[in-house]
Amino acid sequence: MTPLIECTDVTKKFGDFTALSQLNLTVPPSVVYGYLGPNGAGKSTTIRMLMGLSRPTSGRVRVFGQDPTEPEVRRRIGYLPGELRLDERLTVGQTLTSWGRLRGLRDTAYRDELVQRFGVDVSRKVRGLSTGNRRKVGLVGAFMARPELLILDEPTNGLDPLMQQVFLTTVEEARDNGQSVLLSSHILSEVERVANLVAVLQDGKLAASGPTQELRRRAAQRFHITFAEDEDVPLAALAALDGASAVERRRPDGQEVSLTWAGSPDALLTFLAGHRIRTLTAPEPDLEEAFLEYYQQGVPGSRSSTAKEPSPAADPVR
Ligand SMILES: Nc1ncnc2c1ncn2[C@@H]1O[C@H](COP(=O)(O)OP(=O)(O)OP(=O)(O)O)[C@@H](O)[C@H]1O
Repeated sequence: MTPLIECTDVTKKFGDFTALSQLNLTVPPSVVYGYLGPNGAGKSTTIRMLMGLSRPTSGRVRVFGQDPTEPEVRRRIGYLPGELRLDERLTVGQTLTSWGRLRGLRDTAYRDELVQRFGVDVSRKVRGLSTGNRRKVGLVGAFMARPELLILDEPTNGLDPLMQQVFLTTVEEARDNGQSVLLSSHILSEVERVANLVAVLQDGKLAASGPTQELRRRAAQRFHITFAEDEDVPLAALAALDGASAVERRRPDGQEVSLTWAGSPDALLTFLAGHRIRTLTAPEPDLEEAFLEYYQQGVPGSRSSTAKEPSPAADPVR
């Protein structure tokens, strides 16, 4: 089956600055694809190329197997730009009607349902709408024609938590209906619930990509270990283990240590078997924390393995 989106070795330069480097990305049908990265990573640059609004410096971008500058490709996509420009003179209703006309929208029942769901007031003038309300109008416009592909640049920007939930439910519905959604965000937890696939972009390069569950499994794991009262806490030895990072004693004289572990925990468990421990807990890895490793360190586990004693002046309970 032809992928809906295919980027092959895509590089985008602005003068001497490389905004995207050798990007490879494939979005199959009926998925939600989370396109993640911190500010300035290159997400909007990618999206603008997918919409045919800019061209790659090198490499190939295909949407529905075609060049995205083809007008026919554009018509098949529901697009929410990062910065939505609206005609300030129109009402919200007139705006949606004019978009609908452009798309040849006949069945307006779903549009009306979305208007209700997002709490959009169609009688209001666009001028004077808040950022969040503009975003909601843009979302109704993107979803209303049930396009095969939705490309949404930072869709949850400015939405309150309730509207974020409404948005995520609408995304899930679209996927269940066989549509695909590519959505960019710099907040992983927003995307995690709905995304089947995620890609993490950092400084214009893919730091990680794959099924969300798999990335979760690969994510660095935090462990909390409490050693027995009369056991010397082997802080330096723990920090020296290959895979350990951010090794911290929770209290200056306490027996509790926490650390981040990358990869299979076999070696950690073997090490701990030689010590007397009271408790070992491993909270569900927080993907956000794991991706921060990508953002900050490049690859999980690459963080330097130094042991940290808490400063005696610091609040001992963290
Ligand atoms: N037209 C342009 N000319 C020069 N540099 C640009 C241009 N567009 C983007 N850039 C630069 O390319 C980099 C990537 O920008 P981009 O907008 O794609 O990031 P982003 O991941 O979407 O970030 P954000 O979450 O802040 O929107 C940034 O350093 C930005 O300053």
